[in-house]
Amino acid sequence: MNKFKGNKVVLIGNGMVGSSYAFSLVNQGIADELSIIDLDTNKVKGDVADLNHCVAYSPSPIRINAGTYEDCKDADLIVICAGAAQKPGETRLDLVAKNTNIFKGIVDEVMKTGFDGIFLIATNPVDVLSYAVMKLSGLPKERVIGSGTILDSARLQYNISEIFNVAPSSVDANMLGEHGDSSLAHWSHANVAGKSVKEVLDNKDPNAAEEMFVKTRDAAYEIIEAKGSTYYGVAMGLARITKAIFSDENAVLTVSGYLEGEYGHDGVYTGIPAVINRNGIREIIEVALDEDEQKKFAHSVDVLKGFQAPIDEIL
Ligand SMILES: NC(=O)C1=CN([C@@H]2O[C@H](COP(=O)(O)OP(=O)(O)OC[C@H]3O[C@@H](n4cnc5c(N)ncnc54)[C@H](O)[C@@H]3O)[C@@H](O)[C@H]2O)C=CC1
Ligand SMILES: CC(=O)C(=O)O
Repeated sequence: MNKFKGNKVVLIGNGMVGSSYAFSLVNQGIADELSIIDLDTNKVKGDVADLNHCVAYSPSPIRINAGTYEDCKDADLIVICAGAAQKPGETRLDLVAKNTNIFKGIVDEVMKTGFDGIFLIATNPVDVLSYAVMKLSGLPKERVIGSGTILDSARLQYNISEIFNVAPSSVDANMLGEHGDSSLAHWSHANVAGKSVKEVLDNKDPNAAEEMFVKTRDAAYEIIEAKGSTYYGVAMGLARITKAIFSDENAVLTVSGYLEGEYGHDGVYTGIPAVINRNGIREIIEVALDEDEQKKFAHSVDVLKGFQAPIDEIL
């Protein structure tokens, strides 16, 4: 039986990230209907045909079509990957104004249809744009989720797994804060089967933890330099969040959620661990941060608030 029956996704933005996400959905048998919207309707047409040719080998049936905004009306989940991506040398925060303006048009079209489901945002700067979508849509905060640091956490888990020679899925470690330059590694919590990652790294070399953090934080720049953009990692992260929503999993994932007092901060979207289920973000989990982590988290929140302020003017 397909336990995802009745779960419809509308994907807006079918570029490198969006189309990689669409492939992940089909490949993993998540969702039973997928409508794809993009300004480049020819690329959508081609991808829809190509993806439909995967369905014979997908774990469960899925209907895929070239969509219009009318498809949002009865959608359960709208995933936005539309907008400009970073060019070599650009930071994620350089994209604020460009992508906020694109989002104004998109969210307006979606909400006109009467859409009443969950938004999942990937476009950068993802924390700031998640805030914009909450404001533009008027939907409750738990139904606007940013991919946040889900990708950064996967990168950290991979880097740790290489040192410990264990599967990345066996590493319990998160990146928190901005999906971007002010992110932080939650070292005081990071462990493999209860063994502190930080202690193991410190015993190897006092600089090892900092070096691993920098490698994790700057991974996107290296990939963009090498091949122009990053897409597979975030696509898998988005698929993981989609699965947690559609299977009502109550899975703990690091996403971008709206803080209202949690961690002592207010009025900002940022990367934190949260429980994800059919209703979106069931709750934000407040994990203990040591003094240094609290300072870094507060700095990241300040950076994000600085970029949220102009958004209020654009909206
Ligand atoms: N959150 C994360 O972890 C990550 C986020 N990203 C971000 O995802 C976004 C997309 O990146 P890519 O797919 O590489 O870019 P891309 O340039 O390949 O695709 C963007 C797509 O958006 C479409 N688009 C633009 N305006 C639109 C509109 N008004 N309506 C519908 N479609 C529209 C374009 O036609 C294009 O197909 C970027 O902002 C990038 O920075 C990328 C990697 C990781
Ligand atoms: C581009 C981007 O946000 C990333 O790969 O982390």
